[in-house]
Amino acid sequence: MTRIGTPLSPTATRVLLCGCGELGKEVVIELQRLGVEVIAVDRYANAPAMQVAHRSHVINMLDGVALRAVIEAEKPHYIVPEIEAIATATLVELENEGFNVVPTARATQLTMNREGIRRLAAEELELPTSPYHFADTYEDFAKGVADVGYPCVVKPVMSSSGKGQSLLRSDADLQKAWDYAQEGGRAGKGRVIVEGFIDFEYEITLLTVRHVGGTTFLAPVGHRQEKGDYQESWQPQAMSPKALAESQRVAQAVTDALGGRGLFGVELFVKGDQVWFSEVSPRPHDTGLVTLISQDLSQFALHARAILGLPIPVVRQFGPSASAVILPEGQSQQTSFANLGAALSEPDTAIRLFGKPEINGTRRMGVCLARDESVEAARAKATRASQAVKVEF
Ligand SMILES: Nc1ncnc2c1ncn2[C@@H]1O[C@H](COP(=O)(O)OP(=O)(O)OP(=O)(O)O)[C@@H](O)[C@H]1O
Ligand SMILES: NCC(=O)N[C@@H]1O[C@H](COP(=O)([O-])[O-])[C@@H](O)[C@H]1O
Ligand SMILES: [Mg+2]
Repeated sequence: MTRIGTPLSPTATRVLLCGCGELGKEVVIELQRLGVEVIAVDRYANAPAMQVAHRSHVINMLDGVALRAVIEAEKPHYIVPEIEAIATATLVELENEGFNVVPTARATQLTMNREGIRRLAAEELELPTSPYHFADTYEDFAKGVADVGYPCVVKPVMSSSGKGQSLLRSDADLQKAWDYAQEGGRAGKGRVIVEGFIDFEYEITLLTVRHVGGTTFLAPVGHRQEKGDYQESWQPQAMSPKALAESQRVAQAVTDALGGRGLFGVELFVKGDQVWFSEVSPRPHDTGLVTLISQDLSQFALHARAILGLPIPVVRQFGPSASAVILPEGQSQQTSFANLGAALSEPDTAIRLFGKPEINGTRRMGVCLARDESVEAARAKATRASQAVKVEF
């Protein structure tokens, strides 16, 4: 039975969020609506989710000692990871000591490293994936590329949002791809995965919620990526009944194996009726930002409900919807966003500005959302809105 107390009092229900980007910010807003006390933790001050939490701490979350110190001091009822780069071995220890890690400490450990989740999916669960090879040295990497064949994709085993990822078409790309993967890993140099390129027709994120009443699949989210980073997403993605059933089978198998309660983003490649598992986030997914306009309960509201053990009897779809990122390039600590009137001039549009305190290069700073009669019309509208926003540095 779920009971929620008064924030900042001895009865408070406390959630500690590890990672405070745009996805965490929306999770915090949903938790705040339910009267939960939220403590936000990330590596830099004034991160988006910190701006809406009760209080925050700035630590290196890959430092297990620092992470444990914050958690022992705050004694949260739920620890909610928002990014992969966390000292997950410490989360495993804390879970063994009685803390509740969302969805489970093992899920965060397996998905922090591409090797963990890939071996689970392909070797234990025997789900279809691209062919793959892990390598620690340039020589072994070159051998892996030769085994997998061209074209192929290389990624650091610990990275996200396409950092360190390249597509290789011939031997001429080997050195550059290796060097970039060594720079792009979030935990420094190290192991890479070489994956055979899947010539998919489209790719989806199957948002899947494990909650007190069972597992619910949301309508498939289609998306377009550039250099491994999401540019736009839409819902629903049209799929053949067979491809949808196979996608749900794969998502059920992976989320059951990871366990716990919460929302998962299961990334799948689709061609005809064929489906390949790519990876999974045991937390809300960037492409799922579209659910802020497409559903009565967004992926963030669903995550909050699932974590707290609240029921999810139904999720209502509002119709074809899309999201388009605001992804400027520049350098500033006082970015401003102009021409918002034009961006929001069309009916059924919305915007989220994340409030990130700094930009240094290319960074996702916001997202535009739209609904329309068809997915095509919603995509075009969201993109028009995002292009109308003028970013000033
Ligand atoms: N084996 C592959 N074959 C074809 N395309 C691929 C392959 N691997 C990755 N991609 C493309 O690159 C995108 C990003 O890959 P992936 O999801 O593994 O990276 P990531 O860094 O974990 O990104 P994120 O953290 O945003 O999910 C995929 O969504 C897909 O468009
Ligand atoms: N694909 C993963 C993803 O979208 N994660 C989201 O981006 C933030 C980091 O943004 P930053 O790199 O701009 O700090 C993360 O905190 C999370 O919200
Ligand atoms: Mg991905």
